[in-house]
Order: sequence, then C-alpha cells, then structure tokens
Amino acid sequence: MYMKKITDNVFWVGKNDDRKVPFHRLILERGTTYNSYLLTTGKPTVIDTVDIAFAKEYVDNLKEVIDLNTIEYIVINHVEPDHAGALPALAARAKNAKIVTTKLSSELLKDMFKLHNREFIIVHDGDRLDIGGKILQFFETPYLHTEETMITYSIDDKTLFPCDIFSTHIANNELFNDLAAGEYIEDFKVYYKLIMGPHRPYVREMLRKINKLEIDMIAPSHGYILRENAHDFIRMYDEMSSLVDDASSKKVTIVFSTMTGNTTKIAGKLAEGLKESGIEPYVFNLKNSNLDEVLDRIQISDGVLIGSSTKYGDMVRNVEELLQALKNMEAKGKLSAAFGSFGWSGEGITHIENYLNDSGFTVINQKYLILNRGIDTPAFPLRIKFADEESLHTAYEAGKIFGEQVLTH
Ligand SMILES: Cc1cc2nc3c(=O)[nH]c(=O)nc-3n(C[C@H](O)[C@H](O)[C@H](O)COP(=O)(O)O)c2cc1C
Repeated sequence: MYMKKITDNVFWVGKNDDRKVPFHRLILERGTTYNSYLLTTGKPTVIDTVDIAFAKEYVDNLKEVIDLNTIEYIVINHVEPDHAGALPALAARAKNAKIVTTKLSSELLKDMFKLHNREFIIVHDGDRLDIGGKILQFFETPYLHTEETMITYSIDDKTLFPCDIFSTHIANNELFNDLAAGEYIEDFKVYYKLIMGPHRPYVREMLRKINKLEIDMIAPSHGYILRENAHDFIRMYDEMSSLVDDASSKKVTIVFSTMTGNTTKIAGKLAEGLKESGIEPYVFNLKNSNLDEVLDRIQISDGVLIGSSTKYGDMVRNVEELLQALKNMEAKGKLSAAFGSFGWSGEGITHIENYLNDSGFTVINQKYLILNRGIDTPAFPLRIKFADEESLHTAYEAGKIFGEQVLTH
C-alpha cells in the first residue's frame, strides 16, 4: 500500500499530509503531499525525502520495502525541510548512500543537518549519473524555489523530477493527475503565482533548459504526478512567466551625482541591467541636468534609482536638493532604490534611502527582497566601494533585479 508504482522501477514513497498545513505564512487549506521517489535500479536511488515532521514514519516505511544499506544515492533537489527534512534520519540508516546535490546545497545541508562527515557527490548543470540501469541527468534551476535548487531528469523514463517546480498543494491518494478526484488546475496556477512567480526570469531559464528534453511525465514534490498531458503544464508555466505588460511601456529614471566618476560607472551598469530586463532607462547626471526636467521625468516613471558618492559622511549636495523636491511629489506606487560609490563608510547612500522612505516611495532593499522574493540578497541599497570591475558586476545584476520588480509590480 505504501509504495506506489510510477513506472518501471520507479516508485512513490512519499507522505500524504491532509492537515491544514501552515507554510510560508499561508495555510494550505487542501493539505499537500511530500513526494519522495525510490528508483529500484542496480544502484538504488532515492530522489528527495519528506517533511521533517514525518521523518521517522518515512524511514520506517522505507525500510519495509528496501534494505536501506543497499541505497547507493540520495538525490536532493532542494534543501527546504519539506523535501530534505527526512535526510538526516534516512542518511543515518542508509549508511552507504552518497548524497547527490549542487555545491551550494551540499554546504547548506551540512550546516543545517550536521552532515559534515557524509560523502557528497556535487553535480553541475547537465551532469549525468549512472544508477545501474537508468541514467539521471541534473540541471541547476536557481531560485526555483531557492538559490541552491536543481532538477533531476531520468533519461530512460523521460521523466522529470523537478521538486517544487510544477507542484500543487493538494493532499491526495490518487497520485496521478488523470485520476484526480477534483479540480486542481487552479491550485496549480496559484502555486506558480506564489512560489515561482517572484522568480520569473529563472522560470524562463529553466524552461529553456527543459525544452531540450523529451518529457512524458513530470513527478514533482507536491501534489499530482503529471502523466497526462505533461506538456500542457509546461505550456502553462511558459504563459504565466511571459510578461503580460509590455516592458517598453515601463519607465525607470536613474539620477545621480558624482565627484570623480565612480558613481557614473555604477549608473551605467544599472542601466545595462535594466536594459537586459527589457526597460530602457532615462539617465541623468545632476551636474549637467535641469532639475525640473528630472522631476518631470520622475513624475511619469514607475521606478527611480537615486545615487550619490559619499562626501564627508553625506551625499553630494545637489542630490539632497533633488530629494527635498521629491518630498512634494505623489510617490505612492513608485519603486525606488539608493546607490552610490563610497570609500570607507558610505553614509550618503543610507541618507538617500531614508529620504526615499520618508517621501512615501516603495523602497527596494534587502528587507523588501526577502519578503517579496524570499531571497536574502543585498542588491539594494547598492553600495559599491570605489568601482572595481567585480563590484560593478553586482550593479549590473542589481539593475536586472530592479527591472524585474518594476515589471512585476
Ligand atoms: C572630498 C571627499 C570626501 C570623502 N568622504 C568620504 C566619506 O565620508 N565616507 C566614505 O565612505 N567615502 C568618502 N570619500 C570617498 C568617495 O566616496 C569615494 O572615492 C567614491 O568612490 C567616490 O565616488 P565618485 O567618483 O562617484 O564621486 C570621500 C572622497 C572625497 C574626495
């Protein structure tokens, strides 16, 4: 009863959780499943585990269907404890198993579950692993749903094990989408919107990777296994991640002041990042711009980036004049962020951010990005020490992130 066949030598060994599950400040009203898979090949392999709350039950069940000492590999696609939570319990019993995962994931798992003495196999995009009768291939899919995430593809079964991607939070015993007792497409879309939507560019990247694969079945970590019309679900992700808004209709203004040109370079990189996300920004160096013209432009913008280098613990004077003037503007709904070059303390950038907050702009900073995208990125306020090449690249990335926020706001 416990182990359910998916396809040749591939079994579901997960947990159906029909409680109202608290998760990411939501209550999953229809419950969920934690789908773990056992591949009974020459080198038996487990793909993902179950929620940490069910670790003991999971291992007790699994040992009834396989000698845990024979498990060769435990593939971990994503470290969150609703997937990897039973790893320590399983690894303690499956003593010969090597843990197959990405480099970042291995570091997180070691720290989170004290697995420092365990053998890991680190895989990179496109790497393959022979599990004795089947070949698995791995693809890094960062930020879907967190930075370390990857997906596993069984070449022989034409089956994708994408972990959170293509999941649905619905407790069920039917297992397959063609057997679903009730409606599930809406929940599938809601899941996308909440978990994948904030990482839209990464969804596009993932789709480019899997489009090259032959896929008959998608076996995610939550909800139904999609064996009927698997491609319809890929198409839905494609549609939902395509921008509804025309990027060219979104307006972003970059305004800055500089003493020796370093902040000019940062503004240039931000502009490049914005262009990459599809937005052509207006860029003003305050030294040779008309303030009224700058204000008019900000008035019609969806987002504004304001920068200054730090001069004697402050921003450059004309930036403060601009910020004073912005206090009278209807800023509600506009996104904004601060940036600038500094030498040792960088107070100017913090002063700019304070002004933006006080004026009613929605300020993009680490707190905003953690709460809205679930990632701990320090993209903004963008503080660059002088202007070396490496840190200028972070400005380019920050430009892309800002663009994405504007496009999806
Ligand atoms: C007159 C002067 C005052 C400065 N004061 C500070 C300061 O108080 N704190 C700081 O972090 N950097 C300070 N710096 C360093 C600059 O912020 C740093 O060189 C920065 O890269 C300059 O960027 P910019 O070329 O865009 O003006 C100062 C530099 C100058 C020339």
